[in-house]
Amino acid sequence: MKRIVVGTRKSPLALTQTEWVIERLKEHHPGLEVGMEKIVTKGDRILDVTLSKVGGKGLFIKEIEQAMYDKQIDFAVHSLKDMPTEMPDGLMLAAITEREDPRDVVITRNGGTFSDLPIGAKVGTSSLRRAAQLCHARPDIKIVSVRGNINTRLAKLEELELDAIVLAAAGLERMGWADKISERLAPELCIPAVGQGALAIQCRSDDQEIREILSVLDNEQTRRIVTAERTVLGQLNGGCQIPIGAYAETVDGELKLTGIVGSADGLTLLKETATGTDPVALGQAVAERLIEKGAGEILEKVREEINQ
Ligand SMILES: NCc1[nH]cc(CCC(=O)O)c1CC(=O)O
Repeated sequence: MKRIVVGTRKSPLALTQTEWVIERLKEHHPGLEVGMEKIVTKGDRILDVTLSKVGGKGLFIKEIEQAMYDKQIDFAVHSLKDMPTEMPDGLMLAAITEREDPRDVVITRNGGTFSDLPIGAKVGTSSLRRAAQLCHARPDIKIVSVRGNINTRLAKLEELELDAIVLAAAGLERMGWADKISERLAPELCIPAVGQGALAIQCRSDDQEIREILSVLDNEQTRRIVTAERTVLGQLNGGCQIPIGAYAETVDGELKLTGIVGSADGLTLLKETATGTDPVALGQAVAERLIEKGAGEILEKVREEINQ
């Protein structure tokens, strides 16, 4: 009997995701035993600061990657959207799982939709990407920063007397809380985070046996889609703390990719869409067009503000 060890953050969502992965692995590999190592990351420790100000890419994954180097764990389960586009030497994504609903959602206090929110409504999110797009659609709303895991943020809806909070559909669904969703936001209104809704299964590149075990989790279609999205992010040198979004889907056998770059106040919002078959070429094309429109200057300004 083979025993392998997975590393995970210990937030309720991370644990739920990791347990889901363990179940799938056991289905495919009868007799396999999977131990779980819970690891606290910098992103989990620093909860009192807006995410974009904590700084640094890979806030939620560095300690877990170190545990893989140290062979305390054999592989790790992450939310793909928390993964920087560059992979550290010696590590790889052995699998990208089938994507859940990639959309953002609003949970409103009165159960209404986003467009029903009263003038000047207080909306909780610490994502600059969400803030930029929602303020662009509704310049009157006030963004309130809310950090912490899903449970904490749900509680803040009441505690801070917010009118709405914005979360990822996938996280709520995995937790069994889809019934709390007031509205799933169409990508036309809010382009999701790169890779949102997919899980990244990471291991050491030289560990052939683990790679083979994990390969059953890979979904080819999702990999193509998120490769296009992640190419945009990589070309714009972004991380999850920067107002960048990209969303790809398959339309008539082709990939359709939309990328956005915004200023945090929503005053500027650049958006470009293109279709194609090669995910990397498509991602590059969309990024290039965004840069032509001035994405570089917007992002530079945002980075300066963050570093103040
Ligand atoms: N930023 C934290 C985070 N990382 C992944 C998810 C949701 C699950 C996913 O996108 O796969 C969330 C919570 C959220 O944004 O609401």
